[in-house]
Amino acid sequence: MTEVTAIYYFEPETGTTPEFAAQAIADEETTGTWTDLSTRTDYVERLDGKVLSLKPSGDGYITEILYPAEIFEPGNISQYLSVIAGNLFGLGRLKCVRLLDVDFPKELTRFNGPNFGIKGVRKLIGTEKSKRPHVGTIIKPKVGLNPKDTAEVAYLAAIGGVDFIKDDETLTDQKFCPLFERVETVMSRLDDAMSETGRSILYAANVSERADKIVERARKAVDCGANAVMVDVITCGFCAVEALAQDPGINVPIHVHRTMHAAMTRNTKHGIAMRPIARLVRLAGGDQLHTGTVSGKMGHDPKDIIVDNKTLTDEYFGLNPVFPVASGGLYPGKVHAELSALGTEIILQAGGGIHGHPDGTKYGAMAMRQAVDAFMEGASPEEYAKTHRELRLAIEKWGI
Ligand SMILES: O=C(O)[C@H](O)COP(=O)(O)O
Ligand SMILES: [Mg+2]
Repeated sequence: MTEVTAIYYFEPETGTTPEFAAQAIADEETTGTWTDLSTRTDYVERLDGKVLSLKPSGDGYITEILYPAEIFEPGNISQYLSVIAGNLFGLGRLKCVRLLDVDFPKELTRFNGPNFGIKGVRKLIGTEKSKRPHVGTIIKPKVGLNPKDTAEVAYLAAIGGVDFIKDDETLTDQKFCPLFERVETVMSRLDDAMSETGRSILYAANVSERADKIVERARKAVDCGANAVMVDVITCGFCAVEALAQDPGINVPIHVHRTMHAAMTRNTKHGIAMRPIARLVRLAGGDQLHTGTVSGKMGHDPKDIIVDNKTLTDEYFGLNPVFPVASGGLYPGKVHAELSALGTEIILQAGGGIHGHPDGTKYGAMAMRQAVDAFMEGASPEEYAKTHRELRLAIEKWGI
């Protein structure tokens, strides 16, 4: 394939034929507009968008649009998005339209991709051989704790057995918990946990910030000891992920949160599916990306998550695979369902499901790890809970 192809679901407005609507997308995003143009020269014609296919689907139609590769600026993800996911969403002749997937030719995928990816992150944690899923936690309450208490919660989660700790998406550098002080305090307590347990634990500090400052902020977080950084990709942009991944001073994994994504991904008839977002995060260089859970608190079709995760892990122009993250409403009793559906090449994260444990954070973390161990050993969580108190208490509180 040498050109870009994008697949859309759409429903035309009353009085608009599907053929017209599909062509309107192709025109708007390439050389056309709502009328013919006196400025159109012959040599522009090669850049016209084309409708490759159009077929009925549910209440609407699925169309595949070809965009000539030449209209894309290689390496500029913002510009890619302006074409494949630009003005078309507002076209009045369409009732709704959803970008389902996109395929780029090799010349437009010359990105470095994830520096660490699954393999690199597993190496840091020491799970290359065991291949067990990683367990992570989000410090809760998501905002409000001071650096000292944040560090204490991180320490307890770490000695309980988590591999990964992260800030929540709304915690950046507020007065009640200044970022660099938080990083230093958390890392100091994680050092304690690491020497006590002999395990490696990553802490991703949320460095989300304006475009011209995010790299500097991340560098400083790394200087303060952060051994991972986190960025909110939808609010900061794909280029923010890329800027972090490209910076030689930020030699730690990049955890990518997708807060606000549901404004685009949730309506199955309009917006942008998770798959193109996952592809772009991989190109941009995210090492870990939230793609959802099959049994958690966020509403989406579990079938989609399996495909989205494959987008992160299947061969893609030689780029490192991204570690998929299942997060949102998970607790020990749900681990079995998640791993059965999504496989073990995954990071399972629990905030409430760890810090809400009847005996507290340390025991919540132990319960999550026990649930993972049960799965890896082929035991049911109920069976394992008979000999593992922490898991039993979690199941008594939240069920399966
Ligand atoms: O950012 C996340 O993924 C959420 O904060 C998860 O929190 P929860 O496990 O308490 O739902
Ligand atoms: Mg969160």
